[in-house]
Amino acid sequence: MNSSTELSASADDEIYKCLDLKSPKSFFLFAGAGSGKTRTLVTILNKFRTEKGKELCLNGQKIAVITYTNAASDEIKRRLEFDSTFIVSTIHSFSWELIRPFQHDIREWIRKNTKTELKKLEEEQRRGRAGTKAFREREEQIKFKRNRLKNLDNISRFTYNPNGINNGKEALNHAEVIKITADFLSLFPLMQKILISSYPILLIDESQDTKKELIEAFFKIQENFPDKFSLGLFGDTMQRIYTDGKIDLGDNLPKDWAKPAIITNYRCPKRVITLINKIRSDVEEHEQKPVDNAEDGVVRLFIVDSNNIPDKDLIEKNISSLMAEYTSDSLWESLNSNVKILTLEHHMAARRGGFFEFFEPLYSQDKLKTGLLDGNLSGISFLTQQILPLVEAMRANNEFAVAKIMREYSELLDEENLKESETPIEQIKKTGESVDSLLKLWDSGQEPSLLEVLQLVGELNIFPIPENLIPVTYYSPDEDLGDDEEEPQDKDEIIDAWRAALKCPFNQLEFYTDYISDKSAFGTHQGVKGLEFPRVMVVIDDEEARGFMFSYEKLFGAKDLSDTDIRNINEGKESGIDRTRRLFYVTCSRAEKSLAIVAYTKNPEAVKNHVLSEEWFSEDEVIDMNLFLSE
Ligand SMILES: Nc1ncnc2c1ncn2[C@@H]1O[C@H](COP(=O)(O)OP(=O)(O)OP(=O)(O)O)[C@@H](O)[C@H]1O
Repeated sequence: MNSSTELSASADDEIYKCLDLKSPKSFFLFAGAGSGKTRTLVTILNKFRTEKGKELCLNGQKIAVITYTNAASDEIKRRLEFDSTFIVSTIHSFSWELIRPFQHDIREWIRKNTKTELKKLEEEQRRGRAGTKAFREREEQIKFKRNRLKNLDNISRFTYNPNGINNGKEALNHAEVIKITADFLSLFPLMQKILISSYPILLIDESQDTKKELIEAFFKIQENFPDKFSLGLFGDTMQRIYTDGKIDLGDNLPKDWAKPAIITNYRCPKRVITLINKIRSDVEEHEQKPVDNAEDGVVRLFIVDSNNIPDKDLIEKNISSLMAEYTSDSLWESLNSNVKILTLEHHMAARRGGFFEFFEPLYSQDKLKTGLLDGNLSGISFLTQQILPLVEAMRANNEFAVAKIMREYSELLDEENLKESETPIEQIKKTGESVDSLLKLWDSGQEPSLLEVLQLVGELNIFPIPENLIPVTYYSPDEDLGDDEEEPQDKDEIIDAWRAALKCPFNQLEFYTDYISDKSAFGTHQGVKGLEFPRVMVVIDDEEARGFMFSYEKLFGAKDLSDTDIRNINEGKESGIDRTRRLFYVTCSRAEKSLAIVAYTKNPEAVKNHVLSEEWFSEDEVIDMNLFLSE
């Protein structure tokens, strides 16, 4: 056993001792990036299962583990061999399972909460200016809330889907489920007793980003029942990147809590560890050490002057070649397959990944954003699960796959239709001809638009077109749609967005599908939390990101702090710089071998001076790309 493994083993032991059913203890694990928090969690739980699982089971109890994403929950369940000693779920699923039996209390909570919100909105509306967008939106909200109150007593059961869209008058939304759970846990002693008697041990992964209302409720329960309930927090406060986590988590912990720490970083090479230690050192003391046999690793900062409207694709290509040279790792050359490219916003990945024309019109509609990113947007699954696989199978001449998709989704080969048909053989033949006609769109190397493909799919009856895409697929914007009642404003905007998106070349659908299923080379700074990659390129470009939550220009000293930043800093509150620093820590700490940071900036000199004076990089690690490009 080497010295670093011994250190993490002692944290494992300390945590394991807390999971004592007769004398439970709570704990907060202090551990930075790449320190194996998930491995620690799984190791101690597997040990618990072997040694004390039976006892827990005889008491009719389980250990609850809360994860940040469904993917993390599936991974942990798998590593615990789906053992029933544990209930592993996301905070939304866990909360819903706790509150769903209390239908009457949910109704009364909704009634009280809706009345309060309605009162606030009506007050704002009285003061608001008629005709503005905000006024119209409030009007809609008021109408919705009044209706909700009117219908409340007709609802027999509230419903909720933790993983999807919650429509319909019985449905609770995600934020409501969290608030209701936090309120019930804080206010109802019965609810607290149910929690601790069902789950005497509750462990939370990524606790820094777990909803603060709930974390606070769990803290309160732990305080009320210190000898009956163990709350265990895994996570890293430096990696808090969402706004709903508890800001001061880890500070002022109760005296009787255990505070184990892991200082080994098992993921990153030495140079990356010194960089992330430096980034972190401005905020807190937590210096990580590499494993004994860690590689040296390579880090470079490439500064690009964004005043000169740079050709970013070319620059990033050049940077990947330079990295291949600096690292002697030729895989850097194949930027789009062997390097993980992290952009701040999805539209930046869409532009670099070749699916911008499809993505941008839909992404600019607030109502479509979430569904577009998780692939559940109405119309999207039709494109990604029916159209794209059919086209791919056709183009690969895979008749078996074509037949499978057609049998599954096409009315032409629907078993009932075939049975009823007088000429089933003829119908199968016609189906084959339809598929061949569709394939002709790609004749002589052309790339049809997504709209052309959909129109032909509809004309040939290959698949039924989903209802929301019918107006987009069959009518051009100038066509008279008849004198039906006028559609609400937002509906037109959504149809227009789809119209614009479907004009893109078909292959953009492929690139988009790869992106949302995490198969592409691109990811966002926030989306790669918890992941790791051998070669990482972090693209920093505030101007292109168009966001307001993060400012790398300020973090890198290229832009002055605003009055609000200064006020926040003076008052000890969180500033945009703090948020950006943590995000920078997350992105840099994903690298297993080498790391390139590409900073587009309005003030290259200031960035260089700043990073050198902060000792984040040495002089020879900072590359002025403009000097390079003008050579
Ligand atoms: N004790 C260990 N010995 C060897 N390798 C380890 C050990 N613990 C973790 N690792 C490896 O180190 C890497 C980082 O582990 P993991 O992703 O669990 O860290 P983490 O603390 O969750 O990181 P982050 O917070 O940065 O996402 C993984 O590749 C993991 O397999």
